[in-house]
This record gives sequence, structure tokens and C-alpha cells, in this order.
Amino acid sequence: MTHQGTGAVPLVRLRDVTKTYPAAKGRNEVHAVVDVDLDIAAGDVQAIVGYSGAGKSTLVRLLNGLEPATAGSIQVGGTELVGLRERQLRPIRLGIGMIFQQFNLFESRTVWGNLAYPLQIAGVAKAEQQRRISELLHFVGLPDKAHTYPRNLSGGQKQRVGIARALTTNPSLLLADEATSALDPETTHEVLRLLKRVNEEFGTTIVAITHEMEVVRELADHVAVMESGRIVESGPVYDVFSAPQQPVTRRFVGTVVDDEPSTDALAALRSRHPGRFVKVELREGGPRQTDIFAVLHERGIAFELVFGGIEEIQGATFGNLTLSLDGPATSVDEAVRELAALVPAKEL
Ligand SMILES: Nc1ncnc2c1ncn2[C@@H]1O[C@H](COP(=O)(O)OP(=O)(O)OP(=O)(O)O)[C@@H](O)[C@H]1O
Repeated sequence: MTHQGTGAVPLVRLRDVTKTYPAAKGRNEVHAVVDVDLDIAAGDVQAIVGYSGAGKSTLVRLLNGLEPATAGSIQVGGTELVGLRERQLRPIRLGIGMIFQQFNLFESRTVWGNLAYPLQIAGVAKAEQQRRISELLHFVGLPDKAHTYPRNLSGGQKQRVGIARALTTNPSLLLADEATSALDPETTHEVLRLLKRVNEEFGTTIVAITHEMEVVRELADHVAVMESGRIVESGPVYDVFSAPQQPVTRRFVGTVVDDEPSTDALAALRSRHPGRFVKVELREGGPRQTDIFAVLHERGIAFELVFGGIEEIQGATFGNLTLSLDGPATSVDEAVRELAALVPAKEL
């Protein structure tokens, strides 16, 4: 199964990628990444979600050549990484930026020193270093922090420095490994906005590893869900959020989008609402709320929204609405049938 991004030539192309760690004493070998196929188009933001141990970080280390794959093909910008020696990987890594959950800044260097480091390694002339660092500090909104040490910065400011440092060498690919997981929601939002600007203004392709669906919703174009080393589901964020297929995907999506009330929630709702409960699904381009309400109105059925609502993702809307319907039994029966002919609908 190939997980296709948008656009013709993918910047990242993974085929049958497998990483197996050899057995430690008294233990089995670990299948950290298993048969992964994934295409990521240039300019795309690809999220990779999964619970702890799913293989996300291993996949990132394979992508920047920090670890060799056991089998398969990993192409970045048309270059095959599998089989390359360390010396051959080095110039490729210059085109790949990386940001981390714990920021990984040099504590003994100022902000300026942190940004200068990759430029020094790359042998960039002093004047060009200064121009680039100043430009990036302005871009991330920290021009006045050049001479500050990391210990005197907030978490959000540290990650801004991390992002600026990752951008110094103009990477075409930015890998973000749980980049906002150590931040509070407000700061997370600011850092995600900054990453979105990086993507939009520089055209940088971003691969964001996360276990937070809020990050996927705010930042990503495409999402791949990993479980036990495999990609079990992937696609455009709207498609995956509006119609999750796998149980693990439904659990992740359920953390940010209401689908239908749980058994307990349903019991509580029934104790407060005497009507019959119907769940209807609305999708972009399909019948709208007004069409649903018109059916109920025509049959003289009183209704109330008791669970769920309308979501907007990537500029498109969808909704999972649970309605309580009050009216004569035959009218409600007919209305439910008519609704089910219009949209996915079921009585709960
Ligand atoms: N260097 C290693 N040696 C042996 N096993 C490893 C190594 N690195 C990772 N693993 C194992 O590979 C599997 C995948 O780990 P990985 O860190 O990629 O998952 P993850 O989805 O990133 O989870 P987390 O968010 O907790 O880091 C786990 O079972 C882990 O214990």
C-alpha cells in the first residue's frame, strides 16, 4: 500500500522501510519500523501520530540517516540514503533541519552562538553568518535575545531558537519530533503558528511527529498513523478526521472531535432528554444542517442538538450531530428513514 502525498515528485519517498533492533540479552529483537511506505510531497506538512513505542522517533532517525534501515529504500530529494556512508550522509543532513521536544540548545552558548554553530560547521563566511542569524532572529520574533543564554528563556522562546537554528542552513526538510509536547497550550499554539509560517514563507517541507491531535489539526496537511511499527492509516487530515477507519485512529481523532456519545454519556443524556436519539453525519459538499432541520420541521418534530457539533479542518467542514427528536412515533420513524436517505444517519 502506498501512502501518496500531493504533487508529482515526492521530496521524501519511503518504500518497505524496516528497522529491526537486534535482540538484547534474554530479549526478542524489536521490530521498531515495519514495511513503511510513505510519500511526502515538497512543501507538505506531514504529521506522524502514534502512541509511545509505535516507532515514530525511529522513523525520524531513519529519515535523517542517524540510523541505518534494516531493509527498504529511503529517498530524500531523489538521493537514496540506504547504504550511504557517514561521510556521504553529512551533506544530506545539512538539508534536513531538526527540532526536539527538549529543544537541545547549547546551554553554554548564547542564542547567537547557538545559531552560529551550524553555520560555522558549514564553513559559512562571517558576514553571511551575521546576516543570516539576524534575519532568522527577526523571523522568529527574538531580535532582542541574541545575547541571552538559553537558561534565561521560556520554553516557547527556546523552541523559537530551536526553529531558527534548524533553519540556518536553509533546509528543504524540517523534522519536528514532539516539538510542542513540553509546552503549555497557548505556547504550543504560538510555536505551531511559527512552524506554519516556516512552511508557507520558505516552502519548507515539515514532518511532525506527535501524539497530540491538536497539533495535527492546526499544522498538518497529511497525517499517517503508526501502530506497532506500521503505518496503519494515512491521508489528508480532513479525510482522516472526518472518516477514521482503524480503531487506533478513531481513538486519536476522538480526543479532539466528538463522534457519538459513549454508553455512559448516552445514559446521562437520556435521563435529561425524553426524545429519541439520532446521529447524523454531515460532510463538506453534502446536505447541510438546514436540509436536515427542514425534514424534521416538515414532520412537526421538535428537535434539540444534544451532542457533537460542526468542525472545520483545512477550510472544510464536517459534523457529527446527535439530535434528540420529539414527536409522534410514526413521524419520527419516517423522519429517521428520510434522514438516512440524505446522509449517514442512525438511531442510537
Ligand atoms: N536503540 C534502540 N535499541 C533497541 N530498541 C529500540 C531502540 N530505539 C527504539 N527501540 C524500540 O523500538 C520501538 C519503537 O520506539 P520509538 O522510540 O521509535 O517509538 P515512538 O513512537 O517514538 O515512541 P516515544 O514517543 O515513546 O519515543 C520501541 O519498542 C522501542 O523500545
